[in-house]
Amino acid sequence: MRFLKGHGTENDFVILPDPDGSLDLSPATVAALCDRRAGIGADGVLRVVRAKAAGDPAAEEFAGEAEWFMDYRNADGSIAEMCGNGVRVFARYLVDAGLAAPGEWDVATRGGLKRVTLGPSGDVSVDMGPPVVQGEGRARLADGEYTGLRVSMGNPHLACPVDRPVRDLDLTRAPDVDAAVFPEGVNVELFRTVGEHHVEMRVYERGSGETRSCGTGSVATAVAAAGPDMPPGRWLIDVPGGRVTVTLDGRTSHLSGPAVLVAEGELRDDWLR
Ligand SMILES: N[C@@H](CCC[C@H](N)C(=O)O)C(=O)O
Repeated sequence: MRFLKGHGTENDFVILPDPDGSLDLSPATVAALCDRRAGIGADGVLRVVRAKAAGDPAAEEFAGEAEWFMDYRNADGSIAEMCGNGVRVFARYLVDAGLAAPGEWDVATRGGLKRVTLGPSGDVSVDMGPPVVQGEGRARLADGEYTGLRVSMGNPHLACPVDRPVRDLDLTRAPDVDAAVFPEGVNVELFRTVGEHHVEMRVYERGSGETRSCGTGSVATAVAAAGPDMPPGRWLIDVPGGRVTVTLDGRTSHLSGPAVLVAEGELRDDWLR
């Protein structure tokens, strides 16, 4: 099986090209691939499959509008609706492989159609759609309880302001949340304002643990920092893996940043078995 490794601000992925939908990707295989000691190591897997061949109801719904479907899986093998950094790396792979042209086009995801914009190299931007503000929420972490804003980006987020440098937070333990409020689990972002329209953020992702960046989480953070009315503005989000930009325009949200392909190779059949 062919694979590539890529990342967007160090939110890293194993990319599995599967244009005709012939891979049977079990949660156990995803978890083994993402294992940082016994596998390739990643925060998640991006299966690159033609929408009409994906065998997923979300892909079928959009097969008339998008050629490609991003089948995103978390490191523990669970399925997520959307991945903002993932869709940018996914688009970079398609252009690099000659499977799509630089420019603007839609990618089908479980969270709906996402329009990516990219050149032959460099940063990738994506229209992430309108964030949906859902009110207040709370999470208990190893070093205390945090209150923030619940935001859906297709996937669930809780973005909490903090009043000390985010490097000082203890994210060694999964956030404890009320299952009645977050029945599907939640990605928890902690952010501190460091300048005008500028925050630093760390994230504990559902299904992957602490990661060095999260695209959907960056948009949720910009919304929480801007306030639930979401006044238009351009936000710099500093994450442990670098910097992304989020633009809120009153209608939708855009995420921009680097998307890097690192390596490619062949998985051994005996390891896969
Ligand atoms: N890192 C991603 C989000 C991946 C999915 C998330 N862990 C979930 O389960 O919702 C991003 O860049 O958005």
